Amino acid sequence: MIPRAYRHDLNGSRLTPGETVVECSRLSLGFGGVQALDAVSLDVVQGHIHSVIGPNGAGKSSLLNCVSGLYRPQQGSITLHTDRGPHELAGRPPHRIARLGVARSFQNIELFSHLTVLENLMLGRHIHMSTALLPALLWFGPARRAEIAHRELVEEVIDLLDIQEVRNTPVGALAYGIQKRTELGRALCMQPGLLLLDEPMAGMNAEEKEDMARFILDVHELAGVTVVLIEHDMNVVMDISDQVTVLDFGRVIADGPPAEVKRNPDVIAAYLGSAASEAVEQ
Ligand SMILES: Nc1ncnc2c1ncn2[C@@H]1O[C@H](COP(=O)(O)OP(=O)(O)OP(=O)(O)O)[C@@H](O)[C@H]1O
Repeated sequence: MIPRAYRHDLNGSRLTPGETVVECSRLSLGFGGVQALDAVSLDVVQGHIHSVIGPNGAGKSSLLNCVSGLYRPQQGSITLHTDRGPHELAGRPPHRIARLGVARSFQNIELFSHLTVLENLMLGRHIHMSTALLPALLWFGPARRAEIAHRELVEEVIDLLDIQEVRNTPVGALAYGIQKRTELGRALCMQPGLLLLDEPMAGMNAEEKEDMARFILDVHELAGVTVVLIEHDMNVVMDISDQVTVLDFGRVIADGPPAEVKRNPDVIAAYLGSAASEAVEQ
């Protein structure tokens, strides 16, 4: 358990657990002859860890890219629900989607390697920084108070993710697993209403994976943040997910709680193979 109470609410969504945060409806996206997404529909529920799995090229990253605005689906809609009402995301630019509370991490680390952990996390706050230029430059009044508040929140994220010891180390000098944790931290500093994690454990050894899974669970349990997770490691997915959607060739072939999905014959046949048989046997 985390040793102290946190002052800042890291969850940017005010929806009640169980309400739908994001609804993808019949999303289609093609690249030339490749149909990356073919009428994909799925709902993500507030308070869930919702994993999206499937073989290489199944369309997982394309789906996340549509939700975060990097790709524009050719058909379908993506509705984000907030306490200010529904927002259509399809076709919106990424920075506007981020402002609505959607944060993401990438398959390849996207941090400023020459900046420290603390500086990278402060960059995650910039979306909430609106102080006028002059006070900011002169460092008085509201600018100073705002900076202190941002620093406090960042310190809480550092504490939650247990990266105190490296807070002043340039990210480029850190072990891969800590860099990935810093990336998670930066997304969390945005106080997201929805956190999209694209293979946060890719390239990690078993110990680093275990650590990362624990931190994702902490983020979820302690901060209540809704997470959409792309992950290849079946054991991790089955352990930590509330809901699992399986994609194959751009189509949804299964969607449900992990225990149900891992017994689905289509999933076993199309994707999981021996890995699923082992998981089912456990
Ligand atoms: N920008 C792009 N240009 C052309 N083709 C693309 C682009 N992005 C994705 N694709 C293609 O769309 C299909 C789905 O790719 P996507 O990266 O979404 O799959 P994935 O399930 O995330 O795979 P992986 O597990 O390997 O990351 C693939 O055939 C891929 O080559």
